[in-house]
Amino acid sequence: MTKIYRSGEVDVSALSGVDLSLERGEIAVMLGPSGSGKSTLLNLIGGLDRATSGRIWFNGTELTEASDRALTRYRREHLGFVFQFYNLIPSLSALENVALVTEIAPEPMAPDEALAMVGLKDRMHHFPAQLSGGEQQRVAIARAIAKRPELMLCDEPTGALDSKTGIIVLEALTRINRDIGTTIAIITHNAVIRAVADQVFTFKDGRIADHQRNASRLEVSQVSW
Ligand SMILES: Nc1ncnc2c1ncn2[C@@H]1O[C@H](COP(=O)(O)OP(=O)(O)OP(=O)(O)O)[C@@H](O)[C@H]1O
Repeated sequence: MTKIYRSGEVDVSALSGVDLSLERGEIAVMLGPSGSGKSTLLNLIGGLDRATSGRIWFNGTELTEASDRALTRYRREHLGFVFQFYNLIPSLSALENVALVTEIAPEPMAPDEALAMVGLKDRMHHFPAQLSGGEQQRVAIARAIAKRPELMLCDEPTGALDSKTGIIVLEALTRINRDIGTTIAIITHNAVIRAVADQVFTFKDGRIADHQRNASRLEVSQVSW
């Protein structure tokens, strides 16, 4: 994949010939300095933006040929997104925030089941302002998993959290991978997270500077933070 952003006279080369494969049921971690192209990559895989050149497939369907309408359906039916900031609706409870998504998904979990998976069943009637940052991020994760996505794309999910809270959020993500087999891609600046991944991609200047496959994965509790 190549992605060039054109703004006025200036061309910014965000990705320059990146070639990778995410395997079903795996966890992939994307590392690299600010501006190295990680978010651009996730946006292309997530059908939120279009590659300048190159081809992308999801389960054998070519996304780079899909219409906008087909990309919307792809995002809705197959993907869950988690961002650094939780994007919860402040006037809705945790349960209602999750239910917003389950109402438009084909075979969703019950919203309270999704909240139970991230350890927040007893907080489901609380509003975002009554929850800590880590709890709000877990609501955002529950919202993403409630539609049983095949792939979760997480852009710095622990970026706004202290390390202890980040660990709890990471545990929620790895539990979902283990329990329902969701493939997960995580962008992070925290290099120790690499130990919980199957594949680790390190980006530099819009390219993959390093790619490693871990022979075995550590549990979040086994990582020294
Ligand atoms: N919409 C855009 N228009 C113009 N340039 C962009 C746009 N989005 C990203 N870029 C540029 O593309 C390059 C890659 O950005 P990207 O956000 O993918 O990096 P990143 O590795 O995710 O960085 P960070 O860790 O800071 O989030 C940067 O030089 C950035 O300024």
